[in-house]
Amino acid sequence: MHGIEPANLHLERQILSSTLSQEVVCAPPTIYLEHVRKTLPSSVGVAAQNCYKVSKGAFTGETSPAMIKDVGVEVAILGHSERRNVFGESDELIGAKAGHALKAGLKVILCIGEKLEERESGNTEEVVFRQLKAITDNIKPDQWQNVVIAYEPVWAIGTGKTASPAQAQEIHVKLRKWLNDNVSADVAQKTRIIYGGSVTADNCRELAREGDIDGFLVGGASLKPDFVQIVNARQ
Ligand SMILES: O=C(CO)COP(=O)(O)O
Repeated sequence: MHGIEPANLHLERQILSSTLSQEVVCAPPTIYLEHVRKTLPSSVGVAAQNCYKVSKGAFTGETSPAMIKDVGVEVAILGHSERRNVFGESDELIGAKAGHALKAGLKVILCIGEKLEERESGNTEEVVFRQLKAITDNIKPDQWQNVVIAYEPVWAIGTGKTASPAQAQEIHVKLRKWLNDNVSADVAQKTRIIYGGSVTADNCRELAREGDIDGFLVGGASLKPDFVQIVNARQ
């Protein structure tokens, strides 16, 4: 539930006055989606932080992909670690949400990542492959162009502990190999795998140098003027 803070006014001016070299997508809380879509130029994408798995029905409090599209928004983040770990969303539910969002015409940023105890007990691969499988089972071959995978180790989100570039690259390579072996070589090669978890202006360049890190999912640092440096990490 990241808020919109005063620092963002400064950020907005910087982003709007610079020529964007990368795709930038802003994901405000649901209640601000329409305002943000109307305020930002079309060169900046807007994403919902979550959406539900069906188009209509008695699901008080939920937002369907159709409603998100109604306000001109074209992307949804699904499976964020807080959805999984605070709100108890299962792999199965996240897979169903991904399948429905894609069918409804949204692009999706699908988050996966292990908890600290899972990493420490040597289960990182098992966890992220299981999460990835639950998602990929719901994606049709022609929908992959609308999918971005976000690897976000839970222990690195909002903690100030970033995965080292080598740690992140190692998992990204494994995820790509999994896609190669279980989906297709084409999907493995073309799907963007972005990294999230305490990305800052200080560590973004080093992370961006890794060959399999195709972008970032940024929380705290996106609320600061430094965010512009993260957008330009590859330059
Ligand atoms: O996933 C994230 C935000 O939702 C990452 O957050 P931080 O960049 O603050 O670690």
